[in-house]
Amino acid sequence: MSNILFIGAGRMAEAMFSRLLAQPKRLFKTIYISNNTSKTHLAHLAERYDVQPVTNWTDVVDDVDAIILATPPSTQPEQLRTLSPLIRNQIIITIAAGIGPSILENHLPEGTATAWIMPNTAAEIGASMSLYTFGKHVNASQKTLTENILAAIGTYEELPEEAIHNLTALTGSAPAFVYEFVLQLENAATSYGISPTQARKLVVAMLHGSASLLAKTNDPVALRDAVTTPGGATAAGLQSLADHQFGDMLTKAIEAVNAHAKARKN
Ligand SMILES: NC(=O)C1=CN([C@@H]2O[C@H](COP(=O)(O)OP(=O)(O)OC[C@H]3O[C@@H](n4cnc5c(N)ncnc54)[C@H](OP(=O)(O)O)[C@@H]3O)[C@@H](O)[C@H]2O)C=CC1
Ligand SMILES: O=C(O)[C@@H]1CCC=N1
Repeated sequence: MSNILFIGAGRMAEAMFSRLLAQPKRLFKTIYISNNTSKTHLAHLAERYDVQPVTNWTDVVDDVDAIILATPPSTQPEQLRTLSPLIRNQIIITIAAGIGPSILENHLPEGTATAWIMPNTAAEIGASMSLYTFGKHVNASQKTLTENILAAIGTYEELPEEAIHNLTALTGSAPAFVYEFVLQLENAATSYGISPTQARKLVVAMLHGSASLLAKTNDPVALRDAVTTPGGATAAGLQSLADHQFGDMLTKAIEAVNAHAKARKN
């Protein structure tokens, strides 16, 4: 069985390794985790999960088959420099916004196996919609290992590197847009005098019902139209959203994420 190393043990790494550990059939013998400064946080994670914290990740590189870079994108070139002389036949997988396999390959010895996974935080419950792509030098068992990780954390779609740059906003960041949408609806609800707890219950249950119906029918147009009674009240609300450029706002938000992520390319 393979061993795996997470460099970076923050929110996204925890969402991923907690799910890897929750699989009925064990995927990895040892999951090593490491971070930059916070040894207390590593110790806390090791108490909570069956992971092996390491102070110097360079000590275990030789013992692992896959290395997941779950650190801020700006720090990854430095980690790749440190990794380069230590690589034998491990696959190097980044989850960083803006860092595809071609960037990894530029920083690593010729022939190194690389992959890019763009997950989201629903990985924690096995419901991430993850995008992924491989570099040029990945063998069949490394592909299987990567796809086992993807399957453990949710649904996955293989796309070209450039598409993942463009869609990072949609699958990686847009969950934050959804939660912001929830908070704004809650603000509207409490402005009519109900408690924050009641507002939370209303909005979360409405969203859950809507998402479940969407998962069942896969037809957002029909579902929107079914709510919109001809000549009724919902149409006025949709018109107000259109008048305030709701579609443009989302497009601009997606473009802003992608511009920021791409600016980190190096
Ligand atoms: N959060 C999300 O929804 C998603 C995040 N990502 C990507 O995941 C990566 C991590 O994001 P996220 O989990 O949100 O960030 P966090 O801030 O929660 O975690 C970052 C982790 O990286 C560690 N770290 C920072 N610098 C170094 C370094 N030089 N060497 C080793 N470890 C280091 C931090 O350690 P310490 O705490 O000790 O500083 C921390 O454990 C990013 O590249 C992001 O683009 C991708 C998809 C979704
Ligand atoms: O905010 C970020 O940069 C990362 C990338 C996708 C989600 N979170």
